[in-house]
Amino acid sequence: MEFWTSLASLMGVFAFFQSILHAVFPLELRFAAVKIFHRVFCCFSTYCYFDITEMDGVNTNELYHAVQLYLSRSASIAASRLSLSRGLNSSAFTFGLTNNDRLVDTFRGAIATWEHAVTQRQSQSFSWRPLPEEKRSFTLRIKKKDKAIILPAYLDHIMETANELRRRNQDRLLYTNSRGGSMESRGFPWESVPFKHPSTFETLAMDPSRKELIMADLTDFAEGKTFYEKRGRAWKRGYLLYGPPGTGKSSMIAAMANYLGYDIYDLELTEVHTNSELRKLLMKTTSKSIIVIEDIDCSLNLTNRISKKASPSADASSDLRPVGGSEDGGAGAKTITLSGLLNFTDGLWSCCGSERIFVFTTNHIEKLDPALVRSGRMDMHIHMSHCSFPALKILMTNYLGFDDREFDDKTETSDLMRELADVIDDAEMTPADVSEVLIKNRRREKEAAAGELLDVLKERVEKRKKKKPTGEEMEEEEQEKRALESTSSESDQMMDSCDGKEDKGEGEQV
Ligand SMILES: Nc1ncnc2c1ncn2[C@@H]1O[C@H](COP(=O)(O)OP(=O)(O)OP(=O)(O)O)[C@@H](O)[C@H]1O
Ligand SMILES: [Mg+2]
Repeated sequence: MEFWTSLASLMGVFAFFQSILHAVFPLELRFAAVKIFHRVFCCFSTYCYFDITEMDGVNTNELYHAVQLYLSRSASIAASRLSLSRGLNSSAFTFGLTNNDRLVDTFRGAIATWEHAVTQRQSQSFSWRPLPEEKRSFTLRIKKKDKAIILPAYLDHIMETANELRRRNQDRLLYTNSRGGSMESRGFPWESVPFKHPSTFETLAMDPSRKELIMADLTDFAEGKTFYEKRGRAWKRGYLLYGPPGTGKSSMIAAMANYLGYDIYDLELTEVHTNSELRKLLMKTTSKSIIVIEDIDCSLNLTNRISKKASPSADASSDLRPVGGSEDGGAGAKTITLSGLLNFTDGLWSCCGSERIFVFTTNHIEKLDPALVRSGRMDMHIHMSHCSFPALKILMTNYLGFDDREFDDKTETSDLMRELADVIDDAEMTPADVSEVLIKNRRREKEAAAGELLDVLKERVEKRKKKKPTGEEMEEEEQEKRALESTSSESDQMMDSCDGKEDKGEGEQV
């Protein structure tokens, strides 16, 4: 009882002194005193502190989320009470520090202590966007002597690790610009869905040696950050996939994305109205992505015709400027031009962001403007051809379960295999057509299914023999052959003239 009485009187005395302090010293003076105390404290303290708030004004602070993700790696081991979350399009759970939790990290021998603080937002100041009710921030504490050693390298390390974690945790996305270049409410012109295409290089039917060449090229690209930096080149690469319908161009793009773990931006050129819209779309793509323009010959036909009309004497290189001198006026208004597209892939704007791959596909390489396919613009030209025997072996393994030994000469199936090898080239069937036959027969014995395929192939050969090509078709075929030869000889010349790695891939024919 006595204790409570003395505690009450003590509190009364304290309140009395506090009211005197408040009465005698004005608010400004008290603030100044606190400030001075803080400065003195900072001078004598061996630590320095950095606050990383969730919101930077009305914008979200990217660094806050990066720190959150970065710390989540070790938070699960070190802390006793954690927050758990799962992001949109993410297949993994993320651990986070709760209010006032601390975590110690080391970087280059220096100790960094992180503390998470959550406070209620006092008053909702006016803003166009509603701000979160809670104010969240991380405080980084490091020794003053370590500041020069670990900053800003530590922050770069955090950003890189967080990006890598985000990429690993997050399902990859397939973006499309179905609204053209116009923005949605958050100012983003792309719409996305989770990307779950099952195509891989393993399932892709094409000559294994060419496949390996492409995979090696992709790996070199993905690991080539310093290579590109040192040579002053933008970290990007262009692939042109060409060949008849159903030869696996789209499957190849999906395999590339799955191989590298990149997102895909499927750019629908016919939905884009001006070059500036095209630029905006490019600016809103992220790094580690593949930007795809399918059937480029169909998308650009009209524009080329307009640009030729605008300057009849123009050759391919003079096409490299906006139609009518201005992209938003004259004849070129409301249209994208070849120059706009070339700037998109090649120009200064193409360098915003990094680690990006451009893939164009076409069924008719001969219809493309030479400026678009010239070496250096599309680094690698990949011919997706009719089904060859090495490609057929992959399809038969995938669909019917044949293994490598069964394609050998000395097995029971050797006669069948030899016959298939003899007819497959003359049949000129696409992998898509071959796949259809194999899918239809997949429940049968594999030898019977392969026999059925052989019949289909033979039938095709017979049909092709009977059907004589018309003059027009022959001319078209001739044109296509000439185009193929010219692209291969161009790249051959280039391959002869350069032996450095840097130039190896420019316009390389695969
Ligand atoms: N090289 C291939 N390897 C494995 N499957 C293939 C290959 N080519 C085609 N296919 C099969 O055929 C289907 C169609 O292929 P895909 O869409 O990749 O062809 P494409 O060359 O993009 O055709 P298009 O020119 O009409 O767009 C795919 O679903 C795939 O299963
Ligand atoms: Mg396709």
